[in-house]
Amino acid sequence: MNTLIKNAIVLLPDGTTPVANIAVIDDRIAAVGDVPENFQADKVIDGTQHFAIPGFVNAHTHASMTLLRSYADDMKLMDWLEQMIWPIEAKLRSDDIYWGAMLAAVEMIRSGTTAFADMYGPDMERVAEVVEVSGLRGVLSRGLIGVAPDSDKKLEENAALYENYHGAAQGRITVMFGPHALYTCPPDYLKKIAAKAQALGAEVHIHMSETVGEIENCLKEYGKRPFAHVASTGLFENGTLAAHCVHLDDEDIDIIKKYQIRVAHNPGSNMKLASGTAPVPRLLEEGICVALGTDGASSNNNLDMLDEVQLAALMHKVHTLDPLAVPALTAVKMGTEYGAQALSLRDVGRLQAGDKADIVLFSMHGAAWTPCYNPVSLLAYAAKSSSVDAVMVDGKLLMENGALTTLDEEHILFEAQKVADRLTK
Ligand SMILES: CSC[C@H]1O[C@@H](n2cnc3c(O)ncnc32)[C@H](O)[C@@H]1O
Ligand SMILES: [Zn+2]
Repeated sequence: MNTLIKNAIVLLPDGTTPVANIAVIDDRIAAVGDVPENFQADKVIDGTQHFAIPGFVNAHTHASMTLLRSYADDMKLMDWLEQMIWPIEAKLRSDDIYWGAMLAAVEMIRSGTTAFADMYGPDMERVAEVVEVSGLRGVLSRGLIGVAPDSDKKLEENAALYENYHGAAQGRITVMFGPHALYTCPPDYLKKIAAKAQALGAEVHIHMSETVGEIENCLKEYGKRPFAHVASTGLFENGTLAAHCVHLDDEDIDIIKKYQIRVAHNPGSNMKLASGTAPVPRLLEEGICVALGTDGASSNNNLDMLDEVQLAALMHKVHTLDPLAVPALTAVKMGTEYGAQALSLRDVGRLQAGDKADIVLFSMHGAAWTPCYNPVSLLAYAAKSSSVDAVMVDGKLLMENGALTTLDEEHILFEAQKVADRLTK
């Protein structure tokens, strides 16, 4: 299938925004700008008064937690997890994971996300089904909690997920290992995960250094800060996506650089759980890959990546009193290009010939986009994700003219509400 997007304002990798055409052949961008004269389009999309950007990459979420949106708010992380979230998660069934992830897929596509890194469980196969039918790209990890009696079984489930799904859905699904955090995974368990991941060549997705309490308890229990402690188990050897990374010192940053750990910054969740402000400007200065994530919809409380771009652009300015702390283009790149890097998605995250055709079109018709001196600035500071008009992944339209093409939205809302009613009755 060949698609031609005509006359859009296009965000190029160098940050410029010319009016250009985008030619797509099958799953890849064939050309941006000069489209070959002999290019035959099966479909032409009028991109006039639209801003074309690479799809957002949600670098850290728990998709099925959409079911717990507004269930537990205004609490600190450990109270929220221990008193509210873990007890209700213990009631989740396989179908619940499915409908929660379906609800997440609706929300993600509608707000311009084309890829997401998910850590959850059990039954991540059900999330893989959702990736398959929705057309999204998913990097899936089975969440691993080592203090549970079935921790070895969970590790085997993560290995089976890798063996059965890594590269599935025409390559749109990839799999990582998902140790939840150092405070739920004792060192021997982290070592086992490291060995298994190494044997399979898999990467790791973990929560790191999220709260002051995590650092203090780690120092008390192991005599080391979280990054030094986890590094000593070998977990970082094979490639790591580390969510949060809020409380870091120089030694932590050296370890992040040494292992080329990619950071998923979650500004909305960090603010709502009152966890703190990650040192993002410093991490960027040090050349570390910093992506953006929403975290789950129970700590955010949505999966809208444009919110995270806007929060990242704003919160570091007020925290450092420096208006250049995270400029608009950097925030947009954190939500797109750097997200793709963080998830090890090859040829994703930039609008350039040869890359995957994961493209989002924002309608620029409306007050928030008028007048337009600078489309990147409008995106980072003014736009709403309700102006997303079209979403393409691997050259296939998942949303066109504001309508979802792969999912039955009303049915999904109905089923998700039914699950929530059962969980809370
Ligand atoms: C074992 S599956 C993943 C596990 O993580 C929980 N979770 C959601 N948000 C956070 C967060 O910000 N920090 C730590 N853990 C979090 C989720 O509820 C699942 O139990
Ligand atoms: Zn999380």
